[in-house]
Amino acid sequence: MALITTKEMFKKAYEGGYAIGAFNISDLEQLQGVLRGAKAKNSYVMIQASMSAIKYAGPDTLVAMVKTASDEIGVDVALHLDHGPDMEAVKTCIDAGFSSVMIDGSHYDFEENVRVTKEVVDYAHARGVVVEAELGVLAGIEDEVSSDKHIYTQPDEAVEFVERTGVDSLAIAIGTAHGAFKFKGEAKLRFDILEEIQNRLPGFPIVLHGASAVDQNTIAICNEFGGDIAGAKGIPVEMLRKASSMAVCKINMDTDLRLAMTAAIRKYLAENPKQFDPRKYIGAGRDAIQAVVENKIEEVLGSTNSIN
Ligand SMILES: O=C(CO)COP(=O)(O)O
Ligand SMILES: O=C[C@H](O)COP(=O)(O)O
Ligand SMILES: [Zn+2]
Ligand SMILES: [Zn+2]
Repeated sequence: MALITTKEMFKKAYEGGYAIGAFNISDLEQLQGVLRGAKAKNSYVMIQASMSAIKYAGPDTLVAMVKTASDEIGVDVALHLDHGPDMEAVKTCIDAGFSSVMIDGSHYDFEENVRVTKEVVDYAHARGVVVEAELGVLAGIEDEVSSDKHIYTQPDEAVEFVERTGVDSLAIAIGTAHGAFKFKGEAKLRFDILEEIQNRLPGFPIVLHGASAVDQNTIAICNEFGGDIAGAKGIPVEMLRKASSMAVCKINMDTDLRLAMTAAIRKYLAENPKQFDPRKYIGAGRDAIQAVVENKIEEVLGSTNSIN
């Protein structure tokens, strides 16, 4: 088993009309939950870490942990830097052994985004690492990048951006948002923009960030066992399925895993007040993450049996 790039998995996903789940982790049990879910469904997945997750775990610890768990569980996986802010972050991750990086220049103007992305692509490709970039701005708080409104990706700009940078995949803004509070009213995604980009960049892998569904039953369990999460709302599953069947080859989910782990741990501790072995309650969180990942693979991404 080894850390792999996204080249083959995205090609198969594009051709097969499904998407690969990219799940954020920052600790061992989240990692094991995701990889066990992938193994159970014989599916490709990506493990991704934000800058704050990398600071939390340590870049070398993360790489060693992902490699070892991939070996032990028996599933190949890509390890990806999520929302890399600059060249320094990218270099740290590539030098540590990540197989994929994101450079998020979406908060720059177009020309500067092209410039920083191209610089990263040159560095990464020379080392056999693939690169994701971002064009357009998602609503909500991003890691070290914040925005309070959507700026949808312009298809013309997407075409020019991909041609000039040589990037391997592109995250676009069509109405998704990071975090647990995505919509106040009706959920709306601009599938017309996705369709135009797909038509003008045939075969090119598109990435959807901010794609957690925010399961209301999970929120209810959090709140029943001492949590206080009100008004959370995610992307409807049908919309994610539709995106997976189109040019979207990678779907990012972090919030859904956080909610599932929190609900399971809150429930376990409330129901087992005498228990103080962390393996018991964190283990309940790990099982909950595995269940969510299996459900996403089966019901949202369509990537079951993508590994042959
Ligand atoms: O896009 C993400 C990480 O890059 C995560 O999105 P969610 O907050 O919707 O899980
Ligand atoms: O896109 C953002 C991710 O959900 C990462 O969040 P984080 O910076 O809290 O790890
Ligand atoms: Zn961004
Ligand atoms: Zn994101």
